[in-house]
Amino acid sequence: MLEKEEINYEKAVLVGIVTQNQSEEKLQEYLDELEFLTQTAGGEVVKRFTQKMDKPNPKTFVGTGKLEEIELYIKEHKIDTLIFDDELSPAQQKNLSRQLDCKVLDRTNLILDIFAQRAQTSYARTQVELAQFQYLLPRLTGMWTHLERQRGGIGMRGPGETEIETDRRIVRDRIALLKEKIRTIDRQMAVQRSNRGAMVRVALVGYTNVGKSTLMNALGKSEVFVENKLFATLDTTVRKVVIKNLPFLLSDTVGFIRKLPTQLVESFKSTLDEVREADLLLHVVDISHPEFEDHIESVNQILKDIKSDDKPTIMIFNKIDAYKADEFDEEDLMIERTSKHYSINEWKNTWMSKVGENNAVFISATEKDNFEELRHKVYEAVRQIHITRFPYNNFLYPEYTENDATEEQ
Ligand SMILES: Nc1nc2c(ncn2[C@@H]2O[C@H](COP(=O)(O)OP(=O)(O)OP(=O)(O)O)[C@@H](O)[C@H]2O)c(=O)[nH]1
Ligand SMILES: [Mg+2]
Repeated sequence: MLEKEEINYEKAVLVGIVTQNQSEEKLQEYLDELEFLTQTAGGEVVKRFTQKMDKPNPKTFVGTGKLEEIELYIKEHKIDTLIFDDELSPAQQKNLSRQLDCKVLDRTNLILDIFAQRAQTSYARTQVELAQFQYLLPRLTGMWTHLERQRGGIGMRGPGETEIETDRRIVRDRIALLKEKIRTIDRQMAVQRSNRGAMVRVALVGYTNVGKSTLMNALGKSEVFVENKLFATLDTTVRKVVIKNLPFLLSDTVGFIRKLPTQLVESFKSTLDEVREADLLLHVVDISHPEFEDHIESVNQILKDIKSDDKPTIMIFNKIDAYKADEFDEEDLMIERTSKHYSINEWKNTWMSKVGENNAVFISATEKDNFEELRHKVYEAVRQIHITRFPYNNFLYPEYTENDATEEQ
């Protein structure tokens, strides 16, 4: 739409709440992630405000006292941006913007902003633009009043209702237009996909920043943009990969994240079609991340949402080179041994018994550790799919043997 919001090197303050279903610890994890998102968008976090409450205040999200505290801090430290971890309702956003002398964003805003910065192709840009407009539509009133106030309009009056209505109509028209544009591209992409013929289709899925593109590069010998930032990849890349004369298509897609804005899931529908139409999923996990099990759950939830949770899946636990267990002191009776103290081997046992030995593999994509095992497992899974589809082809693809593993490609 609308240019991406410039929030480069802005001083930002984060706000989150502790509730019955969100513990203090969970909140800090979410805020860590929000801070990473803020950095990715080009901001610098200087403070976090948290509050315990049963449920968010419907008018201002946080309570009155907390809001005053935040207001004071913003004034004193010349803060540019206030970022809430949860999605604000249009009313909350309106009230907060009125009261505070800085930009008020929420997690959805921030993710949309990063997507806008990163969208490379016209298709990705169209998808992001659609998501932005859908986010904007119910918030128009508040934004206009806010603009009026900044322009120094009389009192706090917004534009007349008619003006807001006209504006809504413009936005709605634009949304319809973008949807049409996306539908056209979707049709083209569906045709392209159907032209790919009979090759087995494999999709890399996983939380953002886990190493999907790195793995794509390592397996497919291609160059896909890799970066230690969130959402490095927005567009789907598809490569033909051959493991021991067995060819298949491998696609790299947008990473998932907790509290992924629904508008985004919807507008990235066709990017996710690649996942939906895949025969096999490679679910990549960053095992060096302290919350990797949470990430697995979020990814599984999104897979469920897009009805792709019943596909054959290999869990790829990546970054074993960076994995560090918490130290455990046997002598210390106060500390109970938990999964935080697990060695990689214990994780292996846990997950292999959970999903089956053939469906989990522990690797390092950068160090290429255990790549042989990875290739083997992917080969077998692809071969299985291939021979159920083309039984007469069975003899073409013998079982994987290690000795001639290096001659492929
Ligand atoms: N230590 C370590 N770092 C890794 C490994 N694999 C990937 N990385 C790093 O993790 C970061 C993210 O890698 P990407 O490949 O961009 O991750 P992605 O899953 O494609 O991320 P998005 O596209 O943002 O969803 C980069 O800095 C990589 O260098 C690994 O095996 N070990
Ligand atoms: Mg990527």
